[in-house]
Amino acid sequence: MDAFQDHYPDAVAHCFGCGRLNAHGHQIKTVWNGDETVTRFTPEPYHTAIPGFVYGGLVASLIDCHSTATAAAAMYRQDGRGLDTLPPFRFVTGSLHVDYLKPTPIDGALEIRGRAVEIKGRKVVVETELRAGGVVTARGTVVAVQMPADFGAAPPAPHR
Ligand SMILES: CCCCCCCCCCCC(=O)SCCNC(=O)CCNC(=O)[C@H](O)C(C)(C)COP(=O)(O)OP(=O)(O)OC[C@H]1O[C@@H](n2cnc3c(N)ncnc32)[C@H](O)[C@@H]1OP(=O)(O)O
Repeated sequence: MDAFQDHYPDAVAHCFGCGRLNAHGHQIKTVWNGDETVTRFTPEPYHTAIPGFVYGGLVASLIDCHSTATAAAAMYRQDGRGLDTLPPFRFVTGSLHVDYLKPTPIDGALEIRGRAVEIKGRKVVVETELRAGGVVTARGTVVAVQMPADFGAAPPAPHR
């Protein structure tokens, strides 16, 4: 089954967490499972915080990009549209809150599950859990906001 991220237009497929065109990124893949969305990701040894356990920034990053993908998919589903139909729904993170409930073991696949709990205008609130070995080790809430047309339109000033 195609993942949500497989349908991101090239112009927004460079994200470190979810862009399929970012060779150095996580390239997460998210799909529907009923009313929930699911991402599976296997950490590498270099994702270590304390030996044996996953770096919290990775956990946050997985929750973040899983949730923005969930927001887009939920909007397409609400509109009864396919993921590859135009215009695309593009979401960025307005707010990311993560509770680290237990250390996350690094050996083995992580499962991230989320659901859109509120859709209002350009905003989608997504609640997400991350499990290792079936145990919830982190829980997140993301406020995802539809990307404004001028997001990123102004190029940064060159370094001097
Ligand atoms: C298919 C292709 C996919 C392609 C997608 C590929 C991209 C993947 C992105 C991965 C995730 C990232 O890392 S994204 C990069 C990190 N994020 C960013 O850089 C975003 C920087 N921030 C911004 O540009 C802006 O602040 C925005 C866009 C988030 C919001 O500004 P805005 O557009 O003016 O929106 P605004 O009218 O103020 O708010 C709209 C609604 O959202 C709520 N809201 C806004 N910000 C927040 C906030 N921080 N916390 C709570 N709620 C908030 C408001 O209360 C309001 O709700 P109500 O009053 O209507 O209820």
